[in-house]
Amino acid sequence: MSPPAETPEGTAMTTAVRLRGLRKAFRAKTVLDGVDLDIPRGAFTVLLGPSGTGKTTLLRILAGLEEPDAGEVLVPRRRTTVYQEPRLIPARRVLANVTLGRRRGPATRAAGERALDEVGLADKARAWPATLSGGEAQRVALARALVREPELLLLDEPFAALDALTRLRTQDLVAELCARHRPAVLLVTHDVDEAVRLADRVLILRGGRIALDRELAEDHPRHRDDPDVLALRRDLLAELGVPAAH
Ligand SMILES: Nc1ncnc2c1ncn2[C@@H]1O[C@H](COP(=O)(O)OP(=O)(O)OP(=O)(O)O)[C@@H](O)[C@H]1O
Repeated sequence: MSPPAETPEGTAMTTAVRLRGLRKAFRAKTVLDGVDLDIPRGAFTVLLGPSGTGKTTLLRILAGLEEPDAGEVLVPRRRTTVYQEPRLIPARRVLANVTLGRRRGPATRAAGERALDEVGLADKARAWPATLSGGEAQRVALARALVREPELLLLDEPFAALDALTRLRTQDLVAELCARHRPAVLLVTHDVDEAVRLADRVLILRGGRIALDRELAEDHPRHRDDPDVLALRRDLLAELGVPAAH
């Protein structure tokens, strides 16, 4: 499988991701049918869409795990994914999980400790994954992503398995970390409230294409009872085919 083309580093280029005419079919089923998309550096973009519309397929193409049938894909070299499940290695301590695959040494160790500190888990460096709560394990997965200093952070429903309170706290943490580190973010979710809370921009994927593309005001996380947020929420639910009463 050939990897996607990479955005040149250290240039003034403001685009992190560029997709043109992206197509992907599985046997007779066309999933992506000519997706065009630019994601600027530092933008927090949320991708919504009904189940089975190809959101994960799009993310996997950006990660380089799936090859498109046609189209142009340009992504930064430093990109990493956080999934719904933390995917930690049980036989490695927390710090070793964070620095997994990095060259060993004091600089890597310090970077790992810094990342753990940023997610509020400095005291868990020597803990085993099995001793962590679900929310803590997901914060370790975030630290592992951060330590790679990604220019593109791909988030595949990273809050979906968390309880309601932990989900809100982890969303706030991700918003704060992304505001500080400024990667381009593509977050895939089913949750409209999560989208309006976190996004600079919301996309809906439907019928193999970007069916809706809306930019939001700068300030986030946002309050769900703000009139602009309520209006956007209504529009998104309507576009997703959910009746107005929800
Ligand atoms: N490797 C594969 N082989 C065959 N079909 C696949 C493969 N990967 C995905 N598909 C199909 O492509 C379609 C899109 O799948 P994808 O997982 O990208 O959707 P999604 O929007 O992320 O769905 P969900 O919201 O339910 O996670 C589905 O019909 C799925 O069954």
